[in-house]
Amino acid sequence: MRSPKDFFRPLALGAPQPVREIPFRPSRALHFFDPGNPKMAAKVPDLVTQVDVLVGNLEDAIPADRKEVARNGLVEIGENTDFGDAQLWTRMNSLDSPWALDDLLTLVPAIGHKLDVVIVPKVEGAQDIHYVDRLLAQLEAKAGLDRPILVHAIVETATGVANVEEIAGASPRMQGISLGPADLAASRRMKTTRVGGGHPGYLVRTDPVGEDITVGRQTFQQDLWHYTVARMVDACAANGILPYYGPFGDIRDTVGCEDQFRNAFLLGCVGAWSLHPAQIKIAKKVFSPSPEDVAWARRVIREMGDGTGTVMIDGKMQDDATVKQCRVVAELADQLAARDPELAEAYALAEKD
Ligand SMILES: CC(C)(COP(=O)(O)OP(=O)(O)OC[C@H]1O[C@@H](n2cnc3c(N)ncnc32)[C@H](O)[C@@H]1OP(=O)(O)O)[C@@H](O)C(=O)NCCC(=O)NCCSC(=O)C[C@H](O)C(=O)O
Ligand SMILES: [Mg+2]
Repeated sequence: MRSPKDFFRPLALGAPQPVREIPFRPSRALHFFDPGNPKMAAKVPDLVTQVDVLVGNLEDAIPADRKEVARNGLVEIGENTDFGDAQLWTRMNSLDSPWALDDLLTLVPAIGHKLDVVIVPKVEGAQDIHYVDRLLAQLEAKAGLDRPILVHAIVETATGVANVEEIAGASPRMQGISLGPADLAASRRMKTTRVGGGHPGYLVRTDPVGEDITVGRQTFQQDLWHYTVARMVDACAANGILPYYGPFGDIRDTVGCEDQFRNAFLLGCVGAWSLHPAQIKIAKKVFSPSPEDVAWARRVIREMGDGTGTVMIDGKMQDDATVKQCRVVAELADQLAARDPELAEAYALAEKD
């Protein structure tokens, strides 16, 4: 661990100054695409107007014999696309793979000035972040970049979950953490065989109502990811970085996807991955507070004045702690509305009702 005095020093001579605070930029949908797939690449100019973040995926889902095509495709897209307000991220290959080094050695010199964040998969501890941190600093210095590329970790092994706090605080570059439920399930020897979402077998059942234990008992499916998401959210909040739910693999089940995303939103996550264009609007909807909630939050803030004491609004007690929760919602709404005119209008309309 670096001493607190050295934490914000560049890790290579000539590398840009590390950031002291992670800028909040809307990142409701982290949209994954294969930059070497011509059909997906052709959709990029349209996608930049729809998503907050485009993630050029180089890791899982890209076959071994197409890794270079994907990497070169991302360079081409980075060079030739005007991203406007959208961000360009990449998910590099895992650090133990034969492709990871070439991913960074190629991308940083070529499109480092366009790349906002590098997602590092299968992060197991602070040592993985430290490795990427130093290498990025060296490459940024060599490329003459004037701002640091940030780092996002995927927590998707049991060891990664056990070390999530140290990962979150490993570097000033740490922008956020995503849950990787599919790899995590495998690492934990879970028996789920799917990419995120729930499982009908993971449930609780009400008590028996009579002699026959098989009748009259309701079951309620439980959230397999609650514990991990909650740990990840706490680790991120404690370190001033942002938590994300990861992928929901059943593209057809837009309803289940919305529920899973909403659980994450309510627990503190700021976004989720979209794997297919159909999931973009789900993520944008879920990770934007509803106009009704925003109107309520603004009302509580207004009526609480200096924020101290208590007031009753519609029979509900408000105090310091509720006004702080309402500020979270209202500030998020302001930040999203600044980038999304439709949302700004919906929030303004709800205020008038
Ligand atoms: C899931 C898919 C393989 C489905 O693709 P496809 O069968 O082609 O779907 P459609 O026919 O419905 O597609 C309609 C058109 O849309 C284009 N398309 C599809 N997906 C995308 C996309 N993500 N971005 C841009 N464009 C997309 C298709 O090409 C069709 O185009 P056209 O024919 O011209 O109309 C596919 O969606 C896909 O590969 N998605 C990404 C998958 C991915 O990135 N997976 C990795 C992330 S999840 C993970 O890694 C697990 C995690 O790490 C963990 O451990 O939990
Ligand atoms: Mg994974």
